[in-house]
Order: sequence, then structure tokens, then C-alpha cells
Amino acid sequence: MSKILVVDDEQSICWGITKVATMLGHEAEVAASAEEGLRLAQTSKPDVLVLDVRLPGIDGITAVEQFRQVLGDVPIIIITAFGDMQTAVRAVRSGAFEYLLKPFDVAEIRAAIERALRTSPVAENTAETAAPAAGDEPQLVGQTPVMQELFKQIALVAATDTSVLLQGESGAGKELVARAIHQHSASADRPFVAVNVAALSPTVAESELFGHVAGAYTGAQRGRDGLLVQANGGTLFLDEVADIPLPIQVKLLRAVEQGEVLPVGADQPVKTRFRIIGASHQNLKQRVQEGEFRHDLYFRLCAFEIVIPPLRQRADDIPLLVQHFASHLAPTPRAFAEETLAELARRPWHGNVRELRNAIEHAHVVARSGLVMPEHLPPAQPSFQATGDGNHEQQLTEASRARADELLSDPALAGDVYNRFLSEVERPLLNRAMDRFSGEYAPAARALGLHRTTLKKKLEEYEVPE
Ligand SMILES: Nc1ncnc2c1ncn2[C@@H]1O[C@H](COP(=O)(O)OP(=O)(O)OP(=O)(O)O)[C@@H](O)[C@H]1O
Repeated sequence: MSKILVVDDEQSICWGITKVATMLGHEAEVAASAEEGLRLAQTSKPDVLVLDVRLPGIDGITAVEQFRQVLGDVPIIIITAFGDMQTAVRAVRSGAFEYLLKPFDVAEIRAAIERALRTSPVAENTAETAAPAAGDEPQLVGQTPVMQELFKQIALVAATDTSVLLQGESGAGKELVARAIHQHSASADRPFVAVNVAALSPTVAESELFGHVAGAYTGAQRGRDGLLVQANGGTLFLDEVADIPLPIQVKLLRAVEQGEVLPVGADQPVKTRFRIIGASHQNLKQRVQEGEFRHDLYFRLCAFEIVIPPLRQRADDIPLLVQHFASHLAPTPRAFAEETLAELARRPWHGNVRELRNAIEHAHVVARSGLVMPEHLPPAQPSFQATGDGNHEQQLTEASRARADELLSDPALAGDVYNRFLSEVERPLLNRAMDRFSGEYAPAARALGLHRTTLKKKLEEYEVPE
């Protein structure tokens, strides 16, 4: 029988974990604060400590070190309902054995306790390194469970030098995640070199990445370090990694595996070591199957894969993101009306967080002063991922189908879907026409093929400012 000490001010959590411990044949003690837990730990010497982060006195993570002094290497399971980036990083750096996000189910805490009791604690990785100041961090905003899980994965991988593959739709935050991994890693003070592979012209890609010596080609009067050498000791972020031409993939793999590159025209390799983070909105595994991406480079990259969820899967974060982006729009951030927030929550956000940020900036400009209303928002971005062939009509059909599905599956809109759908399409059309004709009804109505008074009436219905 082992002893488990649970430190949490939430009685229901203490009760639940005590139940699990008893079920496993162990004994549990509970404390409602770190101070009380430390007193208990002195006498009862538990085999596992389950520690909440937000506690009335000293917070859980700060208390880890004091618990270590009393309990040595006893496994510590940190639990929290507030899994922001800082907390996840501090938890991993504190050397906690496990980091669980509330709400967790019985099976999760049970598995964590069983693992903790089986494992002899490791002393490595427990050194607390100063976390970078909050102001230096990339601002990855989010509170939804999927974002908390993302913070946890960032914190875990940041503590290692493993290669990372970031998969996610365009604008979902892949580069921001890559920066967060770098900033929370041991090489935070070393370079972070970001390369958008798709933007590199194939003719210069090789010399950009690997460098060249003087005289390597016409016009190369001086030698130049490539991006891989510039990233030495730090992180190389390869955005749109799926677009790397096959011959360059071979050279890249060799560079990563051997820690050296051969600049164009050189006969001596140059040493360079860095963590590589690749990102793609395409399914890289599929590209491997299609023979467009080397499987050996893929396996090297996907040592740790993080999938960044699209914004529509974390719509509850939208108000927080709105506040975040609006607060950066000096000098006076404007308030968003309830109906604007409701409209933002409804949109599909095919362009993800980038589209949301742009929409907030646009609305700020258009609203000029006072509350930001729905009509100040730009039209929602259609899904370009459905066809990707530049055929606007087909894209619009796809986007309309997707939106129709969303509206039809919302029980709150039953009986109003037809009007709602048409108004969503009509409003941007009328707005656009008014914009094009500098707010003049007559030419806008002529172009639309509507009577002037009909246009005016419809605009009034939509409350489009004149
Ligand atoms: N969780 C977030 N909190 C705050 N800002 C975010 C978040 N996610 C993304 N952003 C912002 O959204 C914009 C797009 O993010 P980012 O460039 O990281 O996306 P991406 O997935 O790399 O896009 P692409 O695939 O098109 O390169 C940036 O301005 C970024 O700062």
C-alpha cells in the first residue's frame, strides 16, 4: 500500500482522487493549501504527490521546490484547470512527473497515479531555469481545452531538442507555436531562423539554405552563410516544408543528420547544429505516399507532431482573441457589441486566427468611434481549400454548401435559415456595391439592377451606415 497526498482546495477533486487511491488499494491524505500539504508531507512521507496549481496561499508550482526538499524525488502530478502557456512551461520545468488538465476523468488520474508509483523518479531535467519574462513571449492566446493541450505539448517538446512537425490550416498559428517552442527552450537566446520555403525561388533555394562560397556562380563575388548556418545553436523553422524540392530534401536531411552543410561551390563542409521545426498545411504523410516528400526526412521531422486545431474548433476562444487583438489597436481600443461577438462566433473562419485578426483591424478602422457593430466587419473569407484552383464560382458553391450545412444543423435557427442565408450573401454584396460607388445610391443601384429605393430600404434593414 502506498500513500498519496492530494493538495487541492477543491473538495470534489480531493474526494475523487481519494476514491481512486482507495480503489487502487492505497491510502490518501488531503490538504487544501500548499502550506498545509508541506506540514503533512513532513510527517506522512507520501509516495506520490498530487498538487493543484491555483491554491489559496503559495501556488502549487512555486511550492514544488519546497516539497522536493521534504520529499526528495517523489513523483509529483501537477493538476490545473488553468493550463496557460506559462503554467505548462513552469510545470514541465519544475520536473513534475505528470501534468494533467482539469477536468480529467477517473481513468486518467488512475493511470497517472499507477505510472507514478511504478516509476522511479528521475533527477534530470528538474533544474528550474528562469522562464522568459511574459513580455518577451509570443502571445499565444487561448483557454479552451484544445489550446491548453497545445500549451502542454509546446512545454513538453520545448524542454527537449527533438524535431517537431506542426500541422494545421493556414493562419492557425503554426509560426507562433514554433516561436513559443524556441522561446521556452534551452536555446532561447540563440537564433530563431524562419524560412518560408514556398516563397524561395527554386534557383536560389539551395544557396539561401546552405550558403555559397565566393565565385560559386556568376555574380557571387563574396561567400555567404546559408540560413542553416545562421540557425546554428538555435532553431530553424521551415514553413511550408511540403514545398521543398526533392533534391534539396536530400541535402537537408544530410545536414540535420550529420550536423554539417556543404555550401554551394565549397569542398569543405561547415558545421551547424539546430533544432528543426517544420510546418505544413498539407497532409505531409499523404505527400510521402504520393512520392513528393522523402519518407526519411518525414520520419526525421515528425519525431514530435503537433496538430494545431483550426479556429472553428475553439470558437470559445474568440472573445479572448478579439480582446487581445483589439487591445493592440492603439490609441483607444473599441468595445465590440454583443451582436458583433455573436456574428464572430458564427463565422467559419476558413482563414483562422489570421482572418480574425484582420477582421478586428478592419472593423476598428470602419467603426471610427463607438461600438463595433456587425456591419463594420469585412465579409467572411470563403474556403479556398475546397478546390484551390482559382475557380471562384466553384469555391463560392463549396463555401455556400458548407455554410448551409452549418445553418441547417443549428436548431436555434430552425424556420429562419433561408432568410438568414440570403441576408449573409446579400449584405456583403450591397456593402461592396456601395463601397465601389463611393456611397452613392443611384450608380450602385444601377449596377446591381435594383431600384434605388429598394437598395436604400435593404441597406436600412441591414443598418449599413451611409
Ligand atoms: N493563439 C493565438 N493567439 C494570438 N495570436 C495568434 C494565435 N494564433 C495565431 N495568431 C496570429 O495569427 C496570425 C497567423 O498566425 P501564424 O502566422 O502563426 O499562422 P500559420 O499557421 O503559420 O499560417 P501560414 O500557414 O499561413 O503560414 C499571426 O498574426 C499570429 O500572431
